[in-house]
Amino acid sequence: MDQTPFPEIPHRHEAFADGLLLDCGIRIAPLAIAYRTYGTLNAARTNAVLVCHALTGDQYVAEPHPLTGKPAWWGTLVGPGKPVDTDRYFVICSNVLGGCMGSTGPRSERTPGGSDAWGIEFPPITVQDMVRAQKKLVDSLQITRLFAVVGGSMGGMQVLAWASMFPDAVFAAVPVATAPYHSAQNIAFHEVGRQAIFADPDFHDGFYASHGVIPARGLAVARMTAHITYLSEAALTRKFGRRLQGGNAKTPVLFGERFAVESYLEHQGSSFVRRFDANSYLCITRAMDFFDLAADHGGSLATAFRGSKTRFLLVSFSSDWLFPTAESRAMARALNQAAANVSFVEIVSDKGHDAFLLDEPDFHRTVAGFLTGAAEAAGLS
Ligand SMILES: CC(=O)SCCNC(=O)CCNC(=O)[C@H](O)C(C)(C)COP(=O)(O)OP(=O)(O)OC[C@H]1O[C@@H](n2cnc3c(N)ncnc32)[C@H](O)[C@@H]1OP(=O)(O)O
Ligand SMILES: N[C@@H](CCO)C(=O)O
Repeated sequence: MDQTPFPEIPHRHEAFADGLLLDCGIRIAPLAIAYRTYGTLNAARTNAVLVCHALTGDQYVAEPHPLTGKPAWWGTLVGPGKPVDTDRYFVICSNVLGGCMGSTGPRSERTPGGSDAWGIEFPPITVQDMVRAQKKLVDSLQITRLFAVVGGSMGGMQVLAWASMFPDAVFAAVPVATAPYHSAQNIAFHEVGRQAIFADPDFHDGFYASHGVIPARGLAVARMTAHITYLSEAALTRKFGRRLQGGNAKTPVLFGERFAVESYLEHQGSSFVRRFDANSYLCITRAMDFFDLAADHGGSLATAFRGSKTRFLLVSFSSDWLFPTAESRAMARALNQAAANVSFVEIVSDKGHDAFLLDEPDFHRTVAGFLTGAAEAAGLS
């Protein structure tokens, strides 16, 4: 597997010399937040929609990925005439703190102008730290209230954190395929991925950059494991069943003749290492694992949203076993207890967790309808 780190490319970013005080007590400075915008900010600065990306996403929500050339990761949802309509809304999407697409993270220089990157010594971060970094960006754009914050999976965790931390700055919130905490099962899968990275001899205790290599095999195995959790049994059966890759040989073999699903996972793993950094993967999976909104509010999720005027649309997918519908339902109950304005929709789909990234017309109609109603309530023409 290729041991070459993926190239650094210039990303549009905002720099904050004063940095950010992290939940762990460390101030990281300067802070860079790489971002993209789509559409036009209206004169009153009231039509901004912040899109928060998931674990391995990035700011290129509505345009091709600059490294891989693959289509926009949420091009089905965000764009001209799409549910998050860039003809109507000013869409902002930033790479998360800890990421590897231009925002401050393990690949960033430890000191300005230095040649030494943070690497494995990048401080531990939380989802709330990611949100505080985004808030600095939103403030710098002179936007006092976002019309909406939208995101799936870890993006949905950020949406919940936004609504809880900055309720007056969020008119509408759309957390999708997410939960207010990371479950034991999800932490377990993340840990398997991290152990695969640690076990790679090219990991070098996290200092792989100074050895001129990357822990490609470990990172690929981490992605292969994670990718299984993003799909469903039905989706894998439909795509591959027991089909063999490149032939119909009946003789059992240890190596060589392989099932199509194995080849598929191999492809998902090897393409991932060409766009993602292993230390970022460790850092961000850890942030997700520590996310627990109720625990941060004395054990009560309702307390996290008490008094909120934000309009919520919670969306889950029926075959998502990573962030099951039950967790969204519990969240809806807590929001109701807080007397918040909440709608909840379960989309019937057999495509698993990553259904939120796919062409799911019912999901798209739901988001479009909700945003249109919210826009009327917000007085957006
Ligand atoms: C919210 C965010 O921030 S998301 C940003 C991160 N992005 C992602 O996680 C997207 C990556 N995830 C995926 O691609 C997920 O598979 C999905 C579920 C979203 C996409 O699903 P689908 O569109 O159904 O694509 P599918 O899962 O079939 O994968 C297609 C790929 O597998 C490859 N493939 C299919 N069958 C095989 C096989 N037998 N052997 C090898 N490769 C195969 C295809 O060639 C294609 O490769 P490409 O993506 O390099 O073009
Ligand atoms: N497949 C998406 C969602 C995972 O939750 C990603 O890699 O970010």
